[in-house]
Amino acid sequence: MFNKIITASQMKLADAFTMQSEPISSIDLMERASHAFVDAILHSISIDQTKEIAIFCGSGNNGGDGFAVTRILQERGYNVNAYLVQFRTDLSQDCQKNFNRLTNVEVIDGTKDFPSLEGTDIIIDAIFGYGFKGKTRGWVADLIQHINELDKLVYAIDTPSGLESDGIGKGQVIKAKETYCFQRPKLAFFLPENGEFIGDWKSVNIGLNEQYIQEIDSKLFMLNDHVKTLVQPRQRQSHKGTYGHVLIIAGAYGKIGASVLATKGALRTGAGLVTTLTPRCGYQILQSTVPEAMCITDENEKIIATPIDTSRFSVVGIGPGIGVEKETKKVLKNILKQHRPTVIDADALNLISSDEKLLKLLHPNCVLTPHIKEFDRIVGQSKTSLERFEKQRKFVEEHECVVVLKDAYTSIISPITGNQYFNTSGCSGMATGGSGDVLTGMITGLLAQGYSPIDAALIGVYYHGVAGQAAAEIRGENGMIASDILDFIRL
Ligand SMILES: NC(=O)C1=CN([C@@H]2O[C@H](COP(=O)(O)OP(=O)(O)OC[C@H]3O[C@@H](n4cnc5c(N)ncnc54)[C@H](OP(=O)(O)O)[C@@H]3O)[C@@H](O)[C@H]2O)[C@@H](O)CC1
Ligand SMILES: [K+]
Repeated sequence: MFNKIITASQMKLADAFTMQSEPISSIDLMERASHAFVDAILHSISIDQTKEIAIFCGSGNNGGDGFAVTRILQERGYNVNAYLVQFRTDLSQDCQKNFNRLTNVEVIDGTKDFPSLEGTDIIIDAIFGYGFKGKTRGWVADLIQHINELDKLVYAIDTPSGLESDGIGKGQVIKAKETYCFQRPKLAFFLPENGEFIGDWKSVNIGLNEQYIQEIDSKLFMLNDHVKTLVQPRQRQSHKGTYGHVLIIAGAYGKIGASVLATKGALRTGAGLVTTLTPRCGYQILQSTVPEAMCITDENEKIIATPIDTSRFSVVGIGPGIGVEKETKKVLKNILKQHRPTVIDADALNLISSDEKLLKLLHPNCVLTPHIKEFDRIVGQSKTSLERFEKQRKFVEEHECVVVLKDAYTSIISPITGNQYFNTSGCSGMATGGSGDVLTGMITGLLAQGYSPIDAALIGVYYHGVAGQAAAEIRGENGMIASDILDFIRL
């Protein structure tokens, strides 16, 4: 099962359940979490013992973690100063206990200047954790602004302070280089608005009861390498007919590259046969760049304008680079009426956004792969990513098809279970032209092999991201191009 993403209040319950069932006292759980944080950060970055570390600790349990981390690092020989950010005078019980175990903690209560931290190299943020609600105010907000303006390396414990675990950052929020969250990332980590606060995140296992967490009522999941379990082994006794026949409909004059990338994407995921329909101008390009695929051409030189009978194909992938001419729209309409499993991308989505009648032709064997702008064109603008996810859910329910909403953390919603999966693979180097065409080909290639629309989407999206990461390892995030993603697909 994919890891569930749970809310702050559900995490609190998981915390309580673990303490009761294991059993473990809250102070011991805090100690375990703090050791796990220290191990994780020291594993991730090498900290010279001469470097000065400042830890800002709040009055709640996140602050308690901060004090415990201070002690653990001091015991290991690091040069650490703790600051109590006393936003309330009564510390939580476990925070108080860990505070008492330290000497020389400087108190910040807004009555005097904030520390200048000139000699400090690293800041650890333990002001607020999942108990934070709303936005920071008054001197606490000023302190967070001050910390951000110091422009030091900031590492956050559990969550950047000032960010609600389940929401979008408002007011002053710590801008962390890395966030080490306990057991599970929070929903906030997947929202594009929060990217500048969270930095890179890592999830640290603190031994909470996994069975309890996985049984919590949540439809949010992380798409991670558990996806491997969905991939079927190829059979020894098989032939190309076993793995389906893909029809890719892509390209127009000046955009034949899109059809090349989508075609290769389908081949690289293991489709048995791939045929690509392009305008006449694409024939030589396709035949010479992808000899493994068959090419059929439209009568038209520059666009795809003639409806095609798809009965000899198992699946269709339509959209990359096809343009939005009215003749091409007729081809799309005709394809949708044939009810074949179909991946709909790029200009095919733009055509749908311009015509309600096309929307009504969507069917449960469709997978839509819009990026945010394409999705907004179909359903209207959203003020926030949370509002857009709500629209994604409604759209999936209404049209009963899978929607892959592409972004840094691509969101995929299944019409059958209502589950929403946030992809965790991939890298910023994939934000480049042609990357989406490769994905369209991959999902189509998987559909051809008999995977359900949701499984094809999950496998395609995850492995597309993994291939992108592998490409970036070799070419760098700036140097990589979409063709490199193809070279690193390993399925
Ligand atoms: N299972 C786990 O994961 C484990 C969790 N652990 C750790 O516990 C952390 C959660 O601790 P927590 O519940 O004490 O919450 P935390 O965020 O430290 O402080 C809440 C305080 O902030 C206050 N406050 C809220 N909003 C505010 C605002 N806008 N402006 C000002 N104040 C505001 C709030 O006030 P109140 O709402 O009570 O009025 C309360 O006083 C968690 O993140 C992790 O680090 C580990 O130790 C062990 C295992
Ligand atoms: K924090």
